[in-house]
Amino acid sequence: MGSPMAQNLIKSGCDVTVWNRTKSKCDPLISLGAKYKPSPEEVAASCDVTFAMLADPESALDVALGKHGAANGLNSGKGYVDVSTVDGATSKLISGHIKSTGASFLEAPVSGSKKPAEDGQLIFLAAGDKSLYQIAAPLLDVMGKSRFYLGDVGNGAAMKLVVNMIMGSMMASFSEGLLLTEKIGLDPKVLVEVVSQGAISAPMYSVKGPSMIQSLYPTAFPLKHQQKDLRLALGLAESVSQSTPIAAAANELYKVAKSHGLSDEDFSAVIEALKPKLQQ
Ligand SMILES: NC(=O)C1=CN([C@@H]2O[C@H](COP(=O)(O)OP(=O)(O)OC[C@H]3O[C@@H](n4cnc5c(N)ncnc54)[C@H](OP(=O)(O)O)[C@@H]3O)[C@@H](O)[C@H]2O)C=CC1
Ligand SMILES: O=CCCC(=O)O
Repeated sequence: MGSPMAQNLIKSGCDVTVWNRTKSKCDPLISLGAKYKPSPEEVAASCDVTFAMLADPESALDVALGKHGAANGLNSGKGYVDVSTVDGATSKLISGHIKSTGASFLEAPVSGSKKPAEDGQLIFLAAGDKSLYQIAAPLLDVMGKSRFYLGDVGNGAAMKLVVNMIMGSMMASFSEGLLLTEKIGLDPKVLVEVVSQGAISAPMYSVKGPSMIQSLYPTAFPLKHQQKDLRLALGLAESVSQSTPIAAAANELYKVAKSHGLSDEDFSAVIEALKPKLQQ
């Protein structure tokens, strides 16, 4: 996700400096004109606004606050925008440390996957320093089609987790439908077409359905991240005593899929967890 987002910033004429744990993944961006720095600290020290797109809470914390983390390079007048999907507590922890340097903080997780990231069509769910939101807005508009400002830090993270909780359950339910259709002798391709014309139509079903029927799962959104988001969403629900039995059941299915080595496949590979060979 970080790579196509940075690519769009470069193409729009921004002066972009990049860092990634695996340096080779920066090479295409460097070829497009990005500068490279060997640590998050040095990126933050050399940029007005630093964006972070990391896998999970642990990596977001490490890159922001660890040794040679971005916080070491920040000071008053700079901004740090974390667009990773994390839980509110993690985001608040990062925010507190970033703000203690004098810099501003915004969380802005995104809805939309690889293709929307490439096309500059992401949806930003921002929260935190309003002044940084306004400064970052033209950059968010390069990478996205819309943005929501949701108030205090934690609200963007929470909204993102709710969206992905719904998505994870939708995909699990769709998987059951595809397999049931096949088992009763109907054509799952027709199911995809029927669904696409009715009230439960969703781009996700039309885009991923045909490849799921062929047991192909080209990765756009890694299954391990969908399970991470369900886990974090369940924690959020528990924190306010909200019952979420559908999401809890879906989470179990993604855990089964992970245990069968499907972590790095697209999250639509969750269907494999419902196939008899994987249930044994
Ligand atoms: N893919 C999607 O469709 C979407 C993903 N998201 C969210 O965006 C984030 C990124 O997703 P995505 O790009 O798909 O994930 P990837 O797994 O492809 O990329 C994860 C990134 O995090 C880095 N990373 C992981 N662990 C560490 C660590 N310990 N220290 C430093 N860097 C680390 C990886 O570095 P390295 O290259 O070295 O492994 C890589 O740059 C996640 O939070 C995900 O939930 C949000 C919307 C859509
Ligand atoms: O977090 C990933 C979201 C994927 C999507 O919105 O299509």
